[in-house]
Amino acid sequence: MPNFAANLTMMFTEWSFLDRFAAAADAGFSAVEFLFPYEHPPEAVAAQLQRNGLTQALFNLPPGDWGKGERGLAALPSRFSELQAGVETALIYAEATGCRSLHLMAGIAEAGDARASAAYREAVAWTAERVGAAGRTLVLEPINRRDMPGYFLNDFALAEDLIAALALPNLKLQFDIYHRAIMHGDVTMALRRLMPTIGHIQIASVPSRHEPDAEELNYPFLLAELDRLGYEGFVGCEYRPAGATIDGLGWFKPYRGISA
Ligand SMILES: O=C(O)[C@@H](O)C(=O)CO
Ligand SMILES: [Mg+2]
Repeated sequence: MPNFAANLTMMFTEWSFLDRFAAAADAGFSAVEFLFPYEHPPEAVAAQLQRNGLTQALFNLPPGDWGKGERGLAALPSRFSELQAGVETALIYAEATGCRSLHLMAGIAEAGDARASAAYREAVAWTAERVGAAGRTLVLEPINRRDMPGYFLNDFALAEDLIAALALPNLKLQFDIYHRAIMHGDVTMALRRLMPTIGHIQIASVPSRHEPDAEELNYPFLLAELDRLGYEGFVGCEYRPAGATIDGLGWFKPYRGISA
């Protein structure tokens, strides 16, 4: 059975951030993920996890100034020292929360730009080694440019090639099925081919990014396929509920209480 993680950036937003942990646990989740914890002290986040018996599956390294439209620093050559400082901050949160996987966002840059490509490769290698020394996995997530215009890592092949070229044991792919379907389709075959390099998976309906029980994709089939492929990582529920979060959890009922 998949190990689902409620995404607290998108789900349970009827509650304040720190109250979303209890809401997710009450709904039957045993793990959570979110984009960023940095507005809250690490101890406050850790206390919510502990109080509610939750595992922290994933969060993102600091992305630069999100409010000003920044979406990561890795492909921005002039921001490398800021990225390095952000990694140290993230590791403090990872230690406090016991989180094993961190997502490094690439940033807004042209995929064909040689300087951006070189900066990205260097930043990924440095960050993977740094978080690896702290016992953590680094994941890279291709993101579709309809949701994130101008995003550097907008193609699965780019991520696959870099992960293969660097060949670092703790550098993995974050396979967001929603982005994959929008960018390339062929979801099942990609899961089968890429399974050895996948470190984290996320789900949502396509194209609306709602609950995974409507629209284009057959999630009962895809989730069973993850079991058939022996996937043991987390499946992040990174969707915006179509209505109230709790009202949309019908899809989760068959899994509730049996996902580890
Ligand atoms: O898919 C997404 O958007 C997220 O997983 C993320 O990390 C950046 O927004
Ligand atoms: Mg995602």
